[in-house]
Amino acid sequence: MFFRQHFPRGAPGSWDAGRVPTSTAPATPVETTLRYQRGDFLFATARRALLAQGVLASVTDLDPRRLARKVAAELDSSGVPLAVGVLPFDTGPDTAVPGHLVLPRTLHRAQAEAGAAEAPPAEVLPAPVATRRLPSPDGHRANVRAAVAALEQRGLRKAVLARALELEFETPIPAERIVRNLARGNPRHHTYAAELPGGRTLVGATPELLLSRAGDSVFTTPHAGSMPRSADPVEDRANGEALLSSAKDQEEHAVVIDYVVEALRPFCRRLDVPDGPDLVSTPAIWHLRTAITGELVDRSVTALDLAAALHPTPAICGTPTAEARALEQELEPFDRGYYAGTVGWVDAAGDGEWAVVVRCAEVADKTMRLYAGGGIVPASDADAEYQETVAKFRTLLAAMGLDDRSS
Ligand SMILES: C=C(O[C@H]1C=CC=C(C(=O)O)[C@@H]1O)C(=O)O
Repeated sequence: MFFRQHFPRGAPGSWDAGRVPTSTAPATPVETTLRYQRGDFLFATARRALLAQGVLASVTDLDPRRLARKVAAELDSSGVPLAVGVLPFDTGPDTAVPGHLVLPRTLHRAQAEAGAAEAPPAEVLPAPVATRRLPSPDGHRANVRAAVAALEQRGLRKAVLARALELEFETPIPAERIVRNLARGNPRHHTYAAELPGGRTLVGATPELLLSRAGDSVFTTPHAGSMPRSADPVEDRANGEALLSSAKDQEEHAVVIDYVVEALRPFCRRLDVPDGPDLVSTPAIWHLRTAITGELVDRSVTALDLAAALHPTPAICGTPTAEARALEQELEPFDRGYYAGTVGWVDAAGDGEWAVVVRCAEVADKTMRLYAGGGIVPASDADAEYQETVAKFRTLLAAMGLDDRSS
């Protein structure tokens, strides 16, 4: 249907659906990120950026596996190199929130050599005129206690409880500036922006990769177990070490690894799973992370098929999945929408990258909703869980020039 232009897989460069190749000069990842305009799709670190603009076709479905098949068929018939988009948190049988991908009109990919990466300039944002916490801090502590009790009563190993912050502004929210500040503040992690059905824009910067596929190589970095960073270097290091030696956090992490390994095993001839997690950090928070690699049995299984099979992991849902999701829906006073979903891209060869939608906000015209959650296991403490959400909100609040008083 469209003109097929040579666009080597994963290579930097530009692609355009028209017959005339885009004349854009090669750009760095940071320059590519700076070009983002609300309405575009962005998936970028300081080293690699993908910017997709315009919509040639969109594919929407409540069932992520069916969505993956439809997207593969569209890519095959159209000659468009890749599709970009989001899956919501709730992909269960009763969900009303669809997965949504688009085949873009133009595409820019950039890659940087190792070495010092340039940083985009910091930008100033307007201050909110009203803030609402959902639930209140005490309401979240009460939810954590209720979830701990429910874990035992209902036989759950883990749940994940979230809070939301609703910010209201007098003027339209400049999503572009938030995205650029996120990229500046989180150069090693994926800054993302995607249009959602209904006209909202999802923005965030996540450390967690749900899954990537390149040829027959599969890679995933489940994150679970967290501790706030501190401005004091001695306390900061102590927080990290306390996380690494915390039995409660190791258990919270192990639940996720068990699930991910079981979900990936049928697809992989080989899976390399380290004995224990590493300690990693964002500017706001320490995490436990395990980097798992695998080798695919069948290359016709795309990155989006694999994301649909893995999502939702216990990192953002808990386990068993259906029971944990039901508990969250009972306790959280909002619909998660695309928070705790997945965002990314899949190409015509089946390669792709899907990141976990955390440290994010859904931006409307003059209002936005930020989300932060944490894993709950039997040993969880209500106040520590509340403090963990305060630290997790910092990624977005810092990009807006706001401090913890908003959370
Ligand atoms: C659910 C969130 O984080 C997840 C990712 C990393 C660590 C997490 C944790 O320690 O609970 C969560 O699993 C969030 O940021 O809202």
